This record gives sequence, C-alpha cells and structure tokens, in this order.
Amino acid sequence: MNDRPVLLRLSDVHVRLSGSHILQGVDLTVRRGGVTALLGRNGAGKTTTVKSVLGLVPSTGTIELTDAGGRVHRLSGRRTHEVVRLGVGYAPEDREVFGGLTVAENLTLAERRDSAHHPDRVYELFPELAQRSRQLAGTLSGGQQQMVAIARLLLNDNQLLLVDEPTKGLAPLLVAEVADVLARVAEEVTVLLVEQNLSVVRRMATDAVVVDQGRAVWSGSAPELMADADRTRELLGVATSGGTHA
Ligand SMILES: Nc1ncnc2c1ncn2[C@@H]1O[C@H](COP(=O)(O)OP(=O)(O)OP(=O)(O)O)[C@@H](O)[C@H]1O
Repeated sequence: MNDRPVLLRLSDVHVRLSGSHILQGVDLTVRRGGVTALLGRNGAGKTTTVKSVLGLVPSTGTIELTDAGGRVHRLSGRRTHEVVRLGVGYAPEDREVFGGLTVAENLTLAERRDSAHHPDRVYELFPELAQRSRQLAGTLSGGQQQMVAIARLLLNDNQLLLVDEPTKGLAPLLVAEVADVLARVAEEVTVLLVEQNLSVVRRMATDAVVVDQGRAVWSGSAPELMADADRTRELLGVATSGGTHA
C-alpha cells in the first residue's frame, strides 16, 4: 500500500492567523489513489491544513503536488486559482452552493473552460441530482447540497479532491448516502478527507493522518488505526468499535 507514489507533500508548513500560530510545522504526504483521512480533535488544524494547500491562508514551508507524469509542482506561494488549475478540487465545510441557482446552473458554473466531463456523466453518478436538476440548490436538503458540492468536483479533471467534513450535521441516513457517493468518487480520484465521523473513515479511508495542536502527530494505514481502539482514543479522544469493523 505504502509504495503508491506521493501525490501531495507538505513539509514544515506553518500558518499564523490573527497573531496565533495555528499550524506549527505540518509534515504529511498523500499518496496517489485511495482516500487519506485527515483526523484530529476540534481545533487541531485540519481545515487550516486544507486551506494552506489551496492558498486560502498564507503559509510558510513547502507544499508540492506531483502530477501523473512525475512532475513536481510547488503549490506554496501560488494563488488559489492556480492551485485549482493544477487539478486540486475543493468541497469546503460549508458547502457553498449557490442557493438561488438551480442544480444544473451550479454544475454549469463549476465547469472550467477546459472541462473534460459533461454534466451528464455526473448525473449518472448522482441520479438524485439528475431528478432535481431544475430545483433551486437553496431548497435542497443538507445532504443533497453536499452532493452538489462533490458533484461539481467531478466536472473537471482533478488529481486531488480536498473534501472538508462532508457529513457534518447530516442525519445518519444522509451520512450513509454521502459516504456512498464519496466512495464512488474515490474510485476515480484521490481524496483527502477531513472527517469526524469514524464510521465513514472506517468505511473508505486507506490512509490516515492525525493532526494535533497544529502538527501531524501520526500517519499510517487507516484500517490499522481504526482497529486500534487505544490509539484512536489517545489520538482523537474518542472510542471506536475497535477491530471488528476495520
Ligand atoms: N482566521 C483565524 N484567526 C484566528 N484563529 C483561527 C482562524 N482560523 C482558525 N483559527 C483557529 O485555528 C485553530 C485550528 O482551526 P481549524 O479550523 O483548522 O481546526 P479543525 O481541526 O478543522 O477544527 P474542527 O474539527 O473544529 O473544524 C482553531 O483553534 C481555530 O480557532
């Protein structure tokens, strides 16, 4: 598993915001293929880590993306639109769909000029959105809005999707639906997933990185971590159901 090529590497990444030293030297790698779960307690620095990759917060240190041809692109210091153009898609925690536009319009807006994929392909993956293509996105349920946010990422040829807490605040049935969708997405593109719901992590994550107080304190196999109840409790402050489901 661990000989998969490195897709994203953060080395000694620091972020300071409003006088606070939020990321204090994050080192982590995301390997090509699979789902890497970015885990940690509330306020540990997960969202800030994702935002540093996208250039949404100022950072120091090195952030590099290695493309399929093995070419290394330095992301640090680039503007967000340049990072996106290099094939990094982002579904933020608050979803940010355009509530006054229809589902179809939200998808059309997300297509880059060089877009490789047509919305029809996305509708195949998300039949529920096809049925609701004319519905205003603001009237969709939280889970459906999350699907729009994820579906948008599939319109373009991305190398890496950064998905921040897609199941946050969703009812259990919707958590399962969004997890299904993500699992399908992950068959096509590498995902870095910020997720607090460990049943979702257990279901799809291949790798895991745990962040604590602005540093990556553990990385390795997600199934191994999920199977180790003591370590999960120590790192995340929560109990898991241990190895039985891992
Ligand atoms: N713009 C900002 N100014 C000051 N502090 C900030 C800012 N943004 C985030 N922080 C702080 O940085 C720390 C890390 O925040 P971050 O959102 O990255 O954590 P997280 O691990 O994603 O947390 P959660 O799981 O609760 O979403 C928190 O203590 C937060 O309050």
